[in-house]
Amino acid sequence: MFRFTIHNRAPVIMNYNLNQLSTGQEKQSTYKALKSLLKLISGEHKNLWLALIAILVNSGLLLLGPLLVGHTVDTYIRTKQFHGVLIFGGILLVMYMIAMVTGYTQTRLMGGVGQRMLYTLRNAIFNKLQELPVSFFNQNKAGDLISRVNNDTDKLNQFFSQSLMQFIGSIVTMIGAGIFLLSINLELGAATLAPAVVIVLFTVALSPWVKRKNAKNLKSVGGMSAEIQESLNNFKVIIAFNRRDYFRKRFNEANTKNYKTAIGAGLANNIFVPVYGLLSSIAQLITLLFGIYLISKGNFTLGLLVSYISYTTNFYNPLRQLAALWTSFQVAMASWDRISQILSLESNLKQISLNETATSSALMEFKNVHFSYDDSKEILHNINLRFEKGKTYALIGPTGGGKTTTASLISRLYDPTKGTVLLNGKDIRSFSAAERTQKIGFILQEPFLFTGTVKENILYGNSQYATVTDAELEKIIEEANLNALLAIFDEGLNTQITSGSDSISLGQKQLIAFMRAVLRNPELLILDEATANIDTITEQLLGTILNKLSKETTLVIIAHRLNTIENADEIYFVNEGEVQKAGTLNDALNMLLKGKRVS
Ligand SMILES: Nc1ncnc2c1ncn2[C@@H]1O[C@H](COP(=O)(O)OP(=O)(O)OP(=O)(O)O)[C@@H](O)[C@H]1O
Repeated sequence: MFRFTIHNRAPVIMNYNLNQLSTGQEKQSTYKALKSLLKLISGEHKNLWLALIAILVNSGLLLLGPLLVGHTVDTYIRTKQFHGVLIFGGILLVMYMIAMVTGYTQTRLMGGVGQRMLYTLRNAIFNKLQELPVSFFNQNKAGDLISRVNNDTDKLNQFFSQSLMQFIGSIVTMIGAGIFLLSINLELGAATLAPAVVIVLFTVALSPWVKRKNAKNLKSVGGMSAEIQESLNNFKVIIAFNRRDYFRKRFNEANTKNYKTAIGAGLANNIFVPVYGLLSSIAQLITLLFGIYLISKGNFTLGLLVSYISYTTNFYNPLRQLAALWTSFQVAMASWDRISQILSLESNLKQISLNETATSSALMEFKNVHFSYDDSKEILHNINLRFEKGKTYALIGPTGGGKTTTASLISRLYDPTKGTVLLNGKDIRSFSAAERTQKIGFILQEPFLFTGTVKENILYGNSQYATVTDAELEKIIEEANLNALLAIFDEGLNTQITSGSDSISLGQKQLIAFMRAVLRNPELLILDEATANIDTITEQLLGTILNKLSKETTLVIIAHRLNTIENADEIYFVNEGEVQKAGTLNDALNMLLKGKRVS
């Protein structure tokens, strides 16, 4: 298992890398995997029972057929009573028609079960992805995750909707045929079934290898999907730097890997079919020769041999089908392993109940905070900070010094590896996500907008104004002094935005993120290089808006341009993971000039 514990005081660094976790998880037993998988269809009792009854009736009817044929041969054909043959022919026809209806019924029922399972599963994974912390997304590629949500769930669906009942049907038919074979003649039955024992041993021995080959292939599909996603996300840089060849090469490598693993999986998946086929044919040969021998000795009848050969076919044909079904089962199990890896993850940023009384009068306080993104390097070392209500703080420092990391800890995108962050005097971990995001607003360096209108984007996650009309919102915007910003958009609140497209500029995106954050009226507002792409006039306008914010609002401004922080009450210099008070703007400038920069 992967490392995961929530300690009250010392959260550990989480390993969320799914491709690293997989090595430890591959050993999950098929039985355990199957048990957890069946929980997904636990609400489908009625349909499963109906499908099971349909398949039992279907198999029962198919099993009865050879017995009737044998009886007809011995009783009517040998005595030339052809009216009996016609009657039994009619009975058989009706039986086969009922078998067709039951076959169709189970296919329909299981198709529905499979699709509903797929639906539930995709929702479950997507909801889990929404719960997981930033570290998870830092450590995994989006393309691989998309492949798990789409491709792996589909493999499971294929097994459930197409193969599961066929699987059960084949087993039922085989058991029935096996019983008939042994009860008609024990010796002949044992000889006929001997090759099946070899098949079972062969299957048990090879299944883990087949599953491993399929797991490797699914992993490479995820890797290829990650390559596609990365090049699509960065197509402008690729074109600008003429790196097409480099990405072509990378994609080709991923594609080659996928090709090789697909061939490996295909080989493994097809190994059962010819072996099952050969052993089935050997079994039929044994039946025929041994049966003729028994007839010659007078211990068997021709009718019984006809029935017997039919039962041998009834036993070995489903066994042949099982070869393909077993492969589909192994693929489904490998997919399920990859899906359950995501479902079994827990966020390390859960709310914890501490029942503490406030231990600080500051709005936000860092007490001996240390932080690392991973095991390799500590990024923040023993930080002590206090942010009082209504004051403005600036974080300045060289690139890579730790400003954004400090801001991320303020808004609990991560927990400290050591030490405590206090909000309103209490451990920040004791607040629910809703309480915390209500209190703390964060304008990111690279604002993200969703596909929709400006209105939808500025009201994103704002339950207070969720139902306001355009006119009401315009009034609210005016009261918050944001109307000059809205005026920049040609169609105002209804200006259409497409996520990831260039329909609006980076500066305009920052303005929307700014309006989004201000309208939430947070107690603490963090601006991480939030005006870096905005012209000087608009930047001054933002300054005025910030000055007019409630006297209670605390501002934390991260900026490289010092003119944006001239009104700060306190300036902190963040360098090489250490934070110190910088004093006046001039002192800050000197520190910046002298400060050690990242090389
Ligand atoms: N997700 C991450 N995983 C691992 N290391 C990271 C991650 N994000 C930042 N770092 C590292 O943490 C250090 C501090 O980065 P941070 O982004 O906090 O600096 P910064 O002062 O905000 O820089 P800038 O002015 O360029 O925004 C850097 O060495 C950076 O490489």
